[in-house]
Amino acid sequence: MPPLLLRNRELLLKPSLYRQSTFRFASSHPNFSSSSSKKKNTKMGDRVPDSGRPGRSSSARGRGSDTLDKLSPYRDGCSSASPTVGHRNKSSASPNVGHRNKLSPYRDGCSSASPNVGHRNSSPQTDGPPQRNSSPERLTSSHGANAQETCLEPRPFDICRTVSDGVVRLQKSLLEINREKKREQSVDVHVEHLRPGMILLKRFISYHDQVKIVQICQELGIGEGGFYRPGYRDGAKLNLQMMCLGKNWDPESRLYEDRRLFDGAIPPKIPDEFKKLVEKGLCDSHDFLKRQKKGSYIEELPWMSPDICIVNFYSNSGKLGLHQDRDESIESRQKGLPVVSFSVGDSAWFSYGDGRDVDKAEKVLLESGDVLIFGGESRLIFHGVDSIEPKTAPSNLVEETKLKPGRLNLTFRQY
Ligand SMILES: O=C(O)CCC(=O)C(=O)O
Ligand SMILES: [Fe+2]
Repeated sequence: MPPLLLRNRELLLKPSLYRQSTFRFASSHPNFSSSSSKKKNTKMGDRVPDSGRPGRSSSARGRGSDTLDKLSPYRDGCSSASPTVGHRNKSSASPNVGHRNKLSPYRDGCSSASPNVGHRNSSPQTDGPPQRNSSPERLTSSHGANAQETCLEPRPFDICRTVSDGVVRLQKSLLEINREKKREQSVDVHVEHLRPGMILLKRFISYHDQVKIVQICQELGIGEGGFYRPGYRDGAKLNLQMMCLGKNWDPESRLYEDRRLFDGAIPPKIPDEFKKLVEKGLCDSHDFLKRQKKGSYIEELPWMSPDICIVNFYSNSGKLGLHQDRDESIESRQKGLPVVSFSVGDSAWFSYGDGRDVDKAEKVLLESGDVLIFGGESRLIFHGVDSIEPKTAPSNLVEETKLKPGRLNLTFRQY
């Protein structure tokens, strides 16, 4: 391990004096309050294998003020005249076509060229990688000696419900509607300083921006390079659906690459709107740290410009084992360039600590609209998602976007 990393790890072992230090952005009147969303050392349940996954101004302060209003064409190869989803999937000119059928061990579902007979029967909706077709299609494939197989081509994973899901929703009470309206309009961003280099911006992403995030991720997720259920080298599957933006992270090789190995898809670009929100989160965190006057804010939390975003969708049984995010470049890790994480949908219990010991990990509840940042000497903390709290997503968000039960998480990094 390089000496600097060792030093970081040693520093991580210092007791945190920072936990009670919170700060509220209420328009321009900051005040202090204590953390309420955190509990300690609850034992974690069964985990998926550790992934080893990597393991400016104060006027911008306050709630993310609907930064995502203007949707831009966010995918490579989209002409300015045709930013629509419909065009994105017309892949006749796509360089990916030739690669699409090279299946990886972690690809479930069928393809006409599929050599993976063993995986064929997994649920296409939950396990399959995205395909170009939006509806399932019967395919006949030949696997080995005279084996003739017919199966359904997996549909791309859609984080939102379709009408045919047939979910009947009950009428909301007036009280519920008013509470939600209040929540939507709230500008009560609240900052928690969890430990050196680790900041939680509660309720940072406005309701409007949360809706946009879901909509954009839904569109990207059903297109080329969209959601699939990844697995590790040993064949174990992650308990989530994943899509990468900017660069592809491969859990098997633990490398970042320009194309996805199993289907050759080029990851969509990170939408500029997402980058703006990341920038704003870092600015507001710096403003907070400046007010603390505990040392150099830029040393505690270095600046970063994301070129990678890993989008995870956890169903209610989803989880992610304790791991470090350390597959980014050595420079990025040594400089402590932060990971910035957005949470949307159902809440999650997030664990973090200095080692792999789940019992010693701290726990914090990440709710819809929260932004968690860990950089500097916290860059290499062990962290993971213990559990998802069902039915905790804002019901107006679920209603408006048709987001499926579960949690959307976006982690931004600089390679
Ligand atoms: O879902 C989360 O909050 C954490 C995700 C994460 O750690 C990762 O994608 O590396
Ligand atoms: Fe991570």
